[in-house]
Amino acid sequence: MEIDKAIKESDDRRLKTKYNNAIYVIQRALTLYSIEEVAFSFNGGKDSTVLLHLLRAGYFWHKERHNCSDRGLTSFPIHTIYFESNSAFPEINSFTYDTASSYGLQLDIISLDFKSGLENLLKANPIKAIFLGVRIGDPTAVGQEQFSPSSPGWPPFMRVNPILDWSYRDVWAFILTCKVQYCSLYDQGYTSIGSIYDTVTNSLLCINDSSCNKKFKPAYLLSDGRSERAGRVKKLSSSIPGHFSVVSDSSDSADPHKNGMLVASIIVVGDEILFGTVEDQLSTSLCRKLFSIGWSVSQIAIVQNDIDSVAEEVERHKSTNDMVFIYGGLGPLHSDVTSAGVAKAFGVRLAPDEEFEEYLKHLISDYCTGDRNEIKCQNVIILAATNITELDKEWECLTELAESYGLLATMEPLVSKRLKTNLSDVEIAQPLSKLCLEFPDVNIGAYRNCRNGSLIINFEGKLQKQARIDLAVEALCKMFHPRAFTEVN
Ligand SMILES: Cc1cc2nc3c(=O)[nH]c(=O)nc-3n(C[C@H](O)[C@H](O)[C@H](O)COP(=O)(O)O)c2cc1C
Ligand SMILES: Nc1ncnc2c1ncn2[C@@H]1O[C@H](COP(=O)(O)OP(=O)(O)OP(=O)(O)O)[C@@H](O)[C@H]1O
Ligand SMILES: [Mg+2]
Repeated sequence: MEIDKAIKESDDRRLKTKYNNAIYVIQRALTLYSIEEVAFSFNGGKDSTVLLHLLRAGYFWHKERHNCSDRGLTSFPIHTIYFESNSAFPEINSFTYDTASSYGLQLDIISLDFKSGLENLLKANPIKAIFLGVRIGDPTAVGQEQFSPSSPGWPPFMRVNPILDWSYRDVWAFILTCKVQYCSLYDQGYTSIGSIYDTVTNSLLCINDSSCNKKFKPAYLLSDGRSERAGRVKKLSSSIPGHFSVVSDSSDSADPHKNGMLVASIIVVGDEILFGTVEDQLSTSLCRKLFSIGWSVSQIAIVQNDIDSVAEEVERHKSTNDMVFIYGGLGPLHSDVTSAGVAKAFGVRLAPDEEFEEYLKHLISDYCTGDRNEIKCQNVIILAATNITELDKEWECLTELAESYGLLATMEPLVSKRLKTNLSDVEIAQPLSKLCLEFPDVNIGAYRNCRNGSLIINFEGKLQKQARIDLAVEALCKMFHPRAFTEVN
């Protein structure tokens, strides 16, 4: 078995583990179901290409173990189904047909939609289980395990997902290590392939050459697999046929720009803070950092070390804020439940993302404590920092990450001006209210450091609002005598 040999000779330990696990799942399936009862859903995509070779290897080992008569690998006996559609890329079609003939696949071409096609397939064949190249990062993988019955409303069969826990990098490590052929689109800027109507090239692979021609690096050079679906597009609006906007799958949340500002919230987890034995210092520092990049913070919540409390709080925050930061509750005890609480809020199971961890290790190298780093689940970021110094370092990493995603362009710093006054509340209340009405685009607030101390009036807004802030300050000063206010830093 060439594939098996290539993996055994490779020194990629992680790939070996993924390979062995996938082969184990395939062998379990081939033990549970007869060869007539299984099918392979193949569409020429990279994931199903990997699965084809794993199935060939798995079937080979299965035959070896059960002393089956050798039919030779040119006859791959697993019923293979391809849902053909007019909206498929021609390259995908031709790769699928070429591969089918190279490996002797019994290709059943279905020209119906998935559900009706599967219904007919199950009526005409004794099929009970279908192998799919679904991976954990796919939107359709949510809630799936390696063996998952088809969803309610779908014809009844077992979905078998041998590469569910494989990452984008694992898929390419396999393809390159085993030197198997893959569809040419993956050398032309595509990283995940749907239909011609919803798939464009992934701009993260684009290299602009001197003649302004667009050139692309091959898909295996995409540095961060989490952007695999960046070339999957969504219809902007049904009223503009043919127009698409590129959106990531996780960006379906509510309006991200409230008053032109991005809004974050902070959840602190820890019984110790609620007992009063430990003081939370991180939230103030985090607010300051967010403020410095132009974000506003909507709220800070402190919750108990309890999965449901964390999950409920995350659920409340994630839909109303652009970003939610959560920390605390990450220790070694059973009571440290932050990650489990976040997973529960998203209805997903906890699965370690070794690739992301490696990437972070690479970014933070010396500062890496080894076992725990920040984890992101859609718009919720779990921070591992336990003190201000660690938070500073983690923040540096996060901004580096944001920069690599081109997000820093949206990070516009806020500016502020503060005036100190000994005017009484009675004197200043009305003029300040009037000022707020005149300058709705500037955040105006007031506070005291002690009950009898001076009043500090704070004016803040985006950098582009500097002139408006100055105008508001000037307007307030004009309402009183010249020395009523002094500016403070
Ligand atoms: C063989 C097969 C079985 C499927 N079974 C289910 C299912 O049980 N439940 C479901 O919601 N979708 C099912 N689907 C649809 C897929 O989840 C998904 O919509 C499809 O593969 C398109 O994925 P894409 O958007 O990444 O291109 C199935 C698809 C295939 C090919
Ligand atoms: N038209 C289809 N015909 C048969 N199987 C399909 C079809 N579309 C999807 N599948 C099944 O669903 C799996 C997941 O599809 P998905 O698009 O995520 O992966 P892929 O096509 O293999 O790779 P890529 O993510 O690069 O597009 C496929 O591996 C295949 O098993
Ligand atoms: Mg695909």
